[in-house]
Amino acid sequence: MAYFLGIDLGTSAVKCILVDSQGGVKASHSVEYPLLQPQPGWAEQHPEDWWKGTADCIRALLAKSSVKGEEIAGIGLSGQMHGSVFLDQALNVVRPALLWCDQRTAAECEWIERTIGKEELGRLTGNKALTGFTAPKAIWLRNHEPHHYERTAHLMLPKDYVRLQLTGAFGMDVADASGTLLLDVENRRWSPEVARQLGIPLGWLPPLFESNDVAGHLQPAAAELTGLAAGTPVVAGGGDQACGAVGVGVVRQGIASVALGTSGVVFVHDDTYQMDPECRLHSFCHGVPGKWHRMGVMLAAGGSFQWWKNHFAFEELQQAEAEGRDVYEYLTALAATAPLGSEGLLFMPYLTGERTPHPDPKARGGFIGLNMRHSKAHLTRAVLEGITFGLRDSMELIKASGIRITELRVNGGGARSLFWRQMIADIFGYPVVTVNSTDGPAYGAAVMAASGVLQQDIASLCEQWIQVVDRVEPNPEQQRRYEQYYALFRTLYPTLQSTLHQLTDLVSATAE
Ligand SMILES: Nc1ncnc2c1ncn2[C@@H]1O[C@H](COP(=O)(O)OP(=O)(O)O)[C@@H](O)[C@H]1O
Ligand SMILES: O=C(CO)[C@@H](O)[C@H](O)COP(=O)(O)O
Repeated sequence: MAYFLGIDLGTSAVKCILVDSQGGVKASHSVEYPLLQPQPGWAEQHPEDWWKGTADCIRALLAKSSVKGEEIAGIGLSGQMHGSVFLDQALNVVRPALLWCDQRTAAECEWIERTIGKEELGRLTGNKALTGFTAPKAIWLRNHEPHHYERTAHLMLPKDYVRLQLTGAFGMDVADASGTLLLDVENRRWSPEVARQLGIPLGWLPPLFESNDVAGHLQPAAAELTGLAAGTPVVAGGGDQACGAVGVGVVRQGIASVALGTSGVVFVHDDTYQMDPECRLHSFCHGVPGKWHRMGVMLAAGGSFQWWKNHFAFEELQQAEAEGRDVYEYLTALAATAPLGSEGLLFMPYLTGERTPHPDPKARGGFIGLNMRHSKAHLTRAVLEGITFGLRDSMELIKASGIRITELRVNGGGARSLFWRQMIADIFGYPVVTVNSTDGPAYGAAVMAASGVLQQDIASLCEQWIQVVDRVEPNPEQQRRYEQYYALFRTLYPTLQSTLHQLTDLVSATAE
């Protein structure tokens, strides 16, 4: 039997899955690694940890599945997007990578938009300068660590560093490259004009591929470390959002996905290049060759729920541990005991700043409307409702662009909860479906590997392998009541923006 190996290099862990040639998942395994936060708003990881975690994960996966390295017909990589890996001429890591959720580059983003011009930047790249994107990180390095900038000879994204270790070959797919702010997204090539104006050497950037192109073959040293066979083809793969969308079959117009991971993403497929004139949505190349997508990104979706669990769910954690169950199941059950609208309580989910629709590293979260009757159940429900209202903001931008959506496919950890899926159906007003492949980005990466090796297009593989297994319809009465809360939610950020900025500045000033 031939298998395809999908690797998803996430923010908290790497996940590896084996998919057979009918699309069935044979086995999966994951290995965690640390996230460094050396200063408030900073987020870094050691690329060496990614590689060690990936090699350990593949070895453990082969051992637990009893699949031999020689049975793997192809490998695909998905990864957290935007992170900056700086390597020197000898391919040593220059400093830890700055991640997608790192917020330190506000000044660099302003400089980029001043230097190139907002409109011109949109015309050249399809996007605006956002703190999470890669080019501002390179400029931050030049401004703050010139000794590291001088040493740098290669700039790449997280999963491309892992592919380099696997194959010895440089490469990046156009889907992930779209989040660097150095890609001419419309024409699927680097933008020499943007690189020149920003002073970033074009020679730092790897060759570009489509996601299902074979970008290299496993080198002997990596084969020895992982238990895979030398020479195994490795496709370019994609950023985790493009891979996650492929993994749930969002490969044609009309279907949108909502990803409830640490970040939260509303994603639509585009057959032709479509740019949001004000760049409020990201306009990126899709992992499907010759196609594009748009998306709105919330920085702390599942991340807000995780924060709530970490700090305020002691009893639920104890109970879950004692019964060997998932603590989030207890929390969603608790939330379900509170009424819709959490009895007049709203939550702002901007705990790490925000991207869509408020590109603002100084945005912060909050509970608004607390009264003496509110209990933990109300606050828990308000957290889930606030995240979902925030994601609806992205959906509104997508709808305003004229796209007709018939169905939402949910993926990521939050998609496990039926209660949350019903809430999405009611707040968005669309049917919400789940599919048989629950491994999201890792599954999409395996589809890309199979597509490259079997020479079959991604859309037809998705059609064969991915089926809808559950469908939740919006409840008209709940939809109507949520509409009133959503209207109030929309007023919160504009009303509180200045206060939130002053609070953030006050904390920074106190920390200095
Ligand atoms: N059973 C559940 N019900 C609701 N939310 C959940 C559940 N399990 C996980 N989550 C949410 O999903 C998040 C993790 O999603 P995942 O896709 O694994 O994240 P990552 O972005 O790190 O890959 C958690 O932080 C939590 O908010
Ligand atoms: O920044 C983005 C997309 O633009 C994030 O989606 C990251 O790519 C990682 O998110 P998680 O998968 O960890 O939620």
